[in-house]
Amino acid sequence: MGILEKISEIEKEIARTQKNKATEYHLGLLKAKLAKYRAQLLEPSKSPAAKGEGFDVMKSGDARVALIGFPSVGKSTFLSLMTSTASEAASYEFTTLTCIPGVIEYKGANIQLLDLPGIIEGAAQGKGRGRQVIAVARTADVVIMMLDATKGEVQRALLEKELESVGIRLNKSKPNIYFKPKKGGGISFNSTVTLTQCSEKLVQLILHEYSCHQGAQPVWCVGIWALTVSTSEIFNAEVLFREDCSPDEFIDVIVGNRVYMPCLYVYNKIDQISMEEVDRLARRPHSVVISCGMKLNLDYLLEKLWEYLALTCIYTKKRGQRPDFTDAIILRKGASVEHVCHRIHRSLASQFKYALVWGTSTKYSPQRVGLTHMMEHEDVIQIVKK
Ligand SMILES: Nc1nc2c(ncn2[C@@H]2O[C@H](COP(=O)(O)OP(=O)(O)OP(=O)(O)O)[C@@H](O)[C@H]2O)c(=O)[nH]1
Ligand SMILES: [K+]
Ligand SMILES: [Mg+2]
Repeated sequence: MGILEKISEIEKEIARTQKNKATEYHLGLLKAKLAKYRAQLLEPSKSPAAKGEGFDVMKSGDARVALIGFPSVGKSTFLSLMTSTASEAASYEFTTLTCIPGVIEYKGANIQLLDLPGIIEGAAQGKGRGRQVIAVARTADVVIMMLDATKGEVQRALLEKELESVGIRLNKSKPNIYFKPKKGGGISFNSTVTLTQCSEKLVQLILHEYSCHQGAQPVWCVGIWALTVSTSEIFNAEVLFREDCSPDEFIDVIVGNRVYMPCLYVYNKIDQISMEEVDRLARRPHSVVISCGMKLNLDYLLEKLWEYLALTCIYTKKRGQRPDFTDAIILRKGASVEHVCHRIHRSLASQFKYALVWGTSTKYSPQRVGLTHMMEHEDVIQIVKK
């Protein structure tokens, strides 16, 4: 049986198994199996299209946004509208066949926007250019899932499933579980909260299910390489739940190559639907309604995009002078003083003595900090050289 058939067998079994206390172990095992086979789908194979390599587009600017959607939902129209790049738009499907980058300039940041070919059901398994598109999506900071407001809700669910099946988790944070495979000592299981979806027994079953099949496939995907090499079986590991996670979330942690991605659902072509329908879509979580054709609500979409990118703006200040609020240094979340130095000048970090920081990242304002100090949005920094 091929992997796809195995996957569909398991999916069918999960669908026909009723979810209750008596079946939770069985379901947990099925899900562990499913995750394993899906991981195999990501394995490199011979043909370039199946390799899961993205289109060759250089990362540039302060952040990257990927446009994902079915054909003809208006992705290229959107790119042409928001950037100075023109991407061909037409009323037939698969107009766009490659990745076309443009730049949105907003609040002093350069945001790289990627127009991509439309994807369809089965994309994750290599249909169309699905794998390449999804590989690009994995490299983005935010995904815009563009939907045709006239087409109902099926597109959204199908696309979510495609992305989900290759380990992209939309608008979810990384499960708060500590997991470390060990050389010996069995499985030590602990939790700091009451667990309602997982138990020690289920966790053990899932770990054993993973380990049993690894011998045959030394490499499934990048994230699990270390696991397969360092421990031929996961009969020894330290597991600590700090959150009431589901079996699926636990599986995500042991598989380890998941991408946790903010996603904005953008319903385009609202010029074609009723006000009531527009109102209903606009109220859905993480959703924005627009019309590229009539240029409706695009400013609001930019505001939302900015919020989802959650970039960190840092202002610099010279000794004895006011901060320069006109020219922010824009960094990704989790940037340190060292990142700020690199942005100002290549050699600055090597001449760095200390920095003074004003803002929410410090206890006192100003506070003297070192290179590893983590910056927060709208901090002001003054760097003192040796
Ligand atoms: N009514 C209406 N039509 C739109 C809107 N935005 C785009 N279109 C039309 O939708 C069609 C498809 O637009 P494209 O931008 O080519 O769509 P795409 O998603 O890039 O399509 P592919 O590259 O084929 O995947 C074109 O005929 C556009 O003119 C809109 O807001 N309203
Ligand atoms: K099109
Ligand atoms: Mg297009």
